[in-house]
Amino acid sequence: MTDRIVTGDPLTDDTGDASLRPQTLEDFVGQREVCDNLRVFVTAARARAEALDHVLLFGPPGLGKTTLAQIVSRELGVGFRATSGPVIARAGDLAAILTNLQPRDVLFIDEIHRLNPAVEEILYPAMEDYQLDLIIGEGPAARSVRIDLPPFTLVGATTRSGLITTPLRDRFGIPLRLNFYGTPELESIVARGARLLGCPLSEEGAHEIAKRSRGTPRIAGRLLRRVRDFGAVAGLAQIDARAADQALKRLDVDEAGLDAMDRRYLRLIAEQYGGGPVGVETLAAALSEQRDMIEDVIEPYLLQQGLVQRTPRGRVLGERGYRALGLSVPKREASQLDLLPDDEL
Ligand SMILES: Nc1ncnc2c1ncn2[C@@H]1O[C@H](COP(=O)(O)OP(=O)(O)OP(=O)(O)O)[C@@H](O)[C@H]1O
Ligand SMILES: [Mg+2]
Repeated sequence: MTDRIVTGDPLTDDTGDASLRPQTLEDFVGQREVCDNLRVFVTAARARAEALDHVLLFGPPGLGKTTLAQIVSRELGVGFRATSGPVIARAGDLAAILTNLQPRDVLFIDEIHRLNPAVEEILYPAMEDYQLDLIIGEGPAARSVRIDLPPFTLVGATTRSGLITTPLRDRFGIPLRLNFYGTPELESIVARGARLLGCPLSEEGAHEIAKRSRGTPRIAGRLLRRVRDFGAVAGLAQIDARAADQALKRLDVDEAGLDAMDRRYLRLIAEQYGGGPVGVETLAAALSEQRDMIEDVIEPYLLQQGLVQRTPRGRVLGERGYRALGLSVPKREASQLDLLPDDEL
């Protein structure tokens, strides 16, 4: 798919992302409850000089899972080792990583829902008892060896908690869900970013960027960098709301933070499928996109904002969806609105 500026997924030109990454819980804006809980657990683990219990972070892309994992290791004062589910192809790969950890280190596994089942199996005893059971050799000569591991903290991250197997999920003592950020929180993230980048952004300018960032810090950072470029090229001494608005319009990001892709998705439901219900597979085919992309990247924010609704029979455009497209809201039978609980995110 084309690089959308408002995608929560990382883009290749997200350089400078690292410089905006908060380094401590103190610096981390928003997700109050998650941060408060983490602070308690980290302080307790430090005081006991024990490894922190395993942490599972879940939520849509770009909300700060990787950032929080790094912060946890820093606050614990231990080493940080990062890998991701699809990268660990064989049990031996995981064994090599685990046996190289220092006591109490944090091992971060991104996209943990994509672990190979054979690898996941050997992760269970590693998480529970800090033990690895490996099979060495093949056939009648095969034997199993048990290796003791240093105590460690696994921090797993996933955009889809629904795809994690129950045995794996049950082994995380600290499951934490990240939610979309509110505009005031994004405003302080944008203001902080502007300070770090030396960008002369007014408070109103920060507000303009924040409210169009789809509740996502990664998008806020990206829009900020592009707005800064427009400001620099135009030679502006200060970037106010109007300048930010113009820059964002040129990037095709509308007032609600929706881009061309979101509008195509909404328009498709409105115009081709009479407002729905329509199945996600049908939408994916019509948009020439992967179903996963639609469910992970496009839909979470549209669902959260009530632009679209998930029903047993498929996606239905909400009243706010019609309004976002500038269309009038048609009358609808109540039966179309029996919604499914939104526990898949
Ligand atoms: N609370 C926050 N305050 C300030 N900046 C943040 C915050 N959360 C995330 N960011 C910024 O947003 C960007 C994306 O964060 P991060 O990489 O942690 O997201 P993620 O949840 O791991 O995404 P993915 O699911 O794609 O891996 C980072 O550059 C980080 O600087
Ligand atoms: Mg990440």
